[in-house]
Amino acid sequence: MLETERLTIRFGGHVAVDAVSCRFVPGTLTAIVGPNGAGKTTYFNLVSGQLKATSGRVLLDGVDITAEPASARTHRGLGRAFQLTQLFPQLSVLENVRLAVQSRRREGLRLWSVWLDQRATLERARELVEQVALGDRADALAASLPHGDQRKLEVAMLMALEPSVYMFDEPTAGMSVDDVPVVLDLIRALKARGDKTILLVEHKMDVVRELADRIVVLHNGQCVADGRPADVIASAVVQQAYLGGAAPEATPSPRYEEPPVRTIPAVRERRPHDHG
Ligand SMILES: Nc1ncnc2c1ncn2[C@@H]1O[C@H](COP(=O)(O)OP(=O)(O)OP(=O)(O)O)[C@@H](O)[C@H]1O
Repeated sequence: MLETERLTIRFGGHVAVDAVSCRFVPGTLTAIVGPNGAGKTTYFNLVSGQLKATSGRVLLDGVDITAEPASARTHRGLGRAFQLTQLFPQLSVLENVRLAVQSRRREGLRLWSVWLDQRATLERARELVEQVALGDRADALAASLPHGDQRKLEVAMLMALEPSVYMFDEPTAGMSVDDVPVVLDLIRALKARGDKTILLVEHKMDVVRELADRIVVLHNGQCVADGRPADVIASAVVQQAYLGGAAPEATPSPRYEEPPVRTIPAVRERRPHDHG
């Protein structure tokens, strides 16, 4: 279980993520949606450890990991899709994935077990490269791949780490129509396993509708709705956040006060004195 408690970050006077409290349980895919600048990527950065919270906590299986660096969180099973900058551009697709598999496995000290381990590592890397439909490019340099293939490589490397929590930030952005189904199928397959906690930042609402078990809506850094997809999409708060650009007024409609959609009643336009 991944949890954030009143997670907050300020950049100067701007509160980019504002006291966001959410729980993400295994076997559930949660889509995090919201207009541009809502704080989705910043929230991801706080959860994965790329940014340090101003206040609030991040808990993984009950352990407070707020002070831990990103690498320690990865070690604990928090997996965020590799950024392009983390790929080795001058290594091949297969070599990149092999390194990711290797970082997950422990090699024995005896030569025999090292050899066996390397063989298993390479087999697993090949399997992952096939799964993301890069089999015919296994020997191509990562740097030479078109954008869509690089993103598929990122997903293969993430899967190589076998995390318990998968964090995807717009995984199909910039992909060709042929590549999109490959990545969505992989996410579907992860979801079908039923034991992974999956967080997905996604702008494409058709993808969200199909994949999400739950939707969290961020607006101006605040969590303004959290619940079942049909209820959240139908709620006034979402309609306003997406269509109006302005946050809804303080009094929420009775519809979204009822469970299972949780909304934050104090959602309103920010004023300068709100955050010091
Ligand atoms: N390092 C930073 N310094 C100052 N402001 C920042 C920084 N990072 C993000 N912000 C601001 O925080 C807010 C939230 O940005 P963020 O990128 O998290 O939004 P988003 O919901 O992911 O948007 P998009 O959908 O466009 O990717 C924005 O106003 C952004 O300008």
